[in-house]
Amino acid sequence: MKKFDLIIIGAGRASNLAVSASKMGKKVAIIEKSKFGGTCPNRGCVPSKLLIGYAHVARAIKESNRHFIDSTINKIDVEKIFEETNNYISKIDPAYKKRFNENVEVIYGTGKFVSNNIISVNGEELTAPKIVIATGTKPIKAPHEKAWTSDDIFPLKGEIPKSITIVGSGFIACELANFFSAVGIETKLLVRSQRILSNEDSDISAIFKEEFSKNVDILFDTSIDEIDYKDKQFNLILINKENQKSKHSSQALLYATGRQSNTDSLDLQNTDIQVNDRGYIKRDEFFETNAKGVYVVGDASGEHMLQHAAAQEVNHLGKLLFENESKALKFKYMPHAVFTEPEIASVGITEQKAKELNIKYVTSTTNWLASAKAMSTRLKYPRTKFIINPDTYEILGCHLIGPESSTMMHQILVVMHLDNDIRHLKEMLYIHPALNEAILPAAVNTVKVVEAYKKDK
Ligand SMILES: Cc1cc2nc3c(=O)[nH]c(=O)nc-3n(C[C@H](O)[C@H](O)[C@H](O)COP(=O)(O)OP(=O)(O)OC[C@H]3O[C@@H](n4cnc5c(N)ncnc54)[C@H](O)[C@@H]3O)c2cc1C
Ligand SMILES: NC(=O)c1ccc[n+]([C@@H]2O[C@H](COP(=O)([O-])OP(=O)(O)OC[C@H]3O[C@@H](n4cnc5c(N)ncnc54)[C@H](O)[C@@H]3O)[C@@H](O)[C@H]2O)c1
Repeated sequence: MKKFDLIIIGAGRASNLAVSASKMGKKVAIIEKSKFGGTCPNRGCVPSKLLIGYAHVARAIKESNRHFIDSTINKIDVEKIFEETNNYISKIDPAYKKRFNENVEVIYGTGKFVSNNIISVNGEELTAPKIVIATGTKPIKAPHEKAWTSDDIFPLKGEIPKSITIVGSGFIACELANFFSAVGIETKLLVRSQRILSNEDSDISAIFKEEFSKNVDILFDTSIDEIDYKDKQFNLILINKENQKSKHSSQALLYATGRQSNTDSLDLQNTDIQVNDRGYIKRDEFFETNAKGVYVVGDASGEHMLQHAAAQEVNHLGKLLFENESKALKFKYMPHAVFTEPEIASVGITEQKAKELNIKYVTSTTNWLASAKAMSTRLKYPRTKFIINPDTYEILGCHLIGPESSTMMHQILVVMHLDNDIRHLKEMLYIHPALNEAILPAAVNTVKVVEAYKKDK
């Protein structure tokens, strides 16, 4: 049996751990069943955001009338867009492997547990005192063999469809519907309820729904009743809440109805490792599973499902295992963004969550029109919503909708990271008239609301 200091199963973010441990002279085996780099650079965050860049330019041209500019798009070379994206993806696996030194054994194959500390891969057995599971997630399977999930478009093989139906209403469905519709592919988004991006604060998702519907053809309260695929086309029977049926056809059908754990590939029944009711691996605050010396990080734990969370966990686990770190990683906040048009960024709790938790809070929602840069976009919908603990001025949640929300949010994250008090955002100096200046009136209003609340008490 081959002996290592560390075995890593899944070479997404955990590739970084192989790099850092091997630099310290540790003997590492890293096992990957697909491509090194994992979901984010191969079929997730990065390629999907590369597509958003094209969508953004196309939309700016289409909407130039808002700035009294009459323009038309002569041609969008969608083939070139996918060629460039596929080209980017093709470089990831070799680039990741180049980062490893001679202490790392790179193994392509599916890692499976034989016992708590023995892994079998390609018929060979390996052991190490430390084993890290970083096996991420996979898309929930589409119900028709010809239908796609996001994995089928990164890289896109074969013909580019002229029309697409997308099922779902989460991050992936919205980001991809935004792209396909912007570049001129006839797109229909099917949402099974009235709500889209339903995990966002409901005030924000309501604005999103109104604005996004102007750009993307969406059918709410609608699902697919029957799927027939013939002559390179999906012929669908759709059904709505009133049980009314209608026909719809498109060349492609994409399901973005969520992701699921990859743990079924690990033979965990041979170990003491336990999974929760959604199939994700249970762990303690030091990332250790029920099997001593076996750790789980990133999406495989089912906790955050975001690249920046996986990256920090992997980094911290490296410190716990090979440096003298003894403290558990505690995320003070977990931000995310939806890279659509409109763009959303969010951190902390929503107002719905605050109600559910029955905690003391105040809110204020402010438009961005006090910023000249924001005004220059000629958009009226952008908003900042704060949810604050009125006793401490602590930011419990902040939700932005508007251009560059993901960038703007970092200013709030810095305050939350250092000394979480909304008054810093009121007192700090802003560059006039930068887009961030839109945060200033939002902070001023919020502090007023907090002070009025205190006075009333
Ligand atoms: C379309 C899309 C867009 C996204 N956009 C964003 C975004 O904008 N921002 C953001 O923060 N997050 C985004 N995410 C989420 C992000 O990609 C994940 O949170 C991140 O990749 C998690 O990293 P990980 O290392 O835990 O898992 P992964 O990157 O999924 O890596 C797990 C690896 O393990 C391998 N594996 C699984 N089982 C085995 C086994 N038994 N043996 C060997 N190998 C195995 C897999 O092949 C995979 O390579 C997006 C995801 C998708 C799908
Ligand atoms: N910008 C980002 O950070 C980003 C972008 C993409 C993905 N991600 C990550 O990837 C994960 C997966 O994204 P996702 O969009 O697939 O999942 P999701 O869980 O965010 O959304 C899935 C959506 O599909 C709907 N749905 C489920 N079953 C359905 C059905 N049978 N018919 C119709 N609708 C159905 C759900 O109501 C939900 O709205 C996210 O949790 C996120 O962490 C992040």
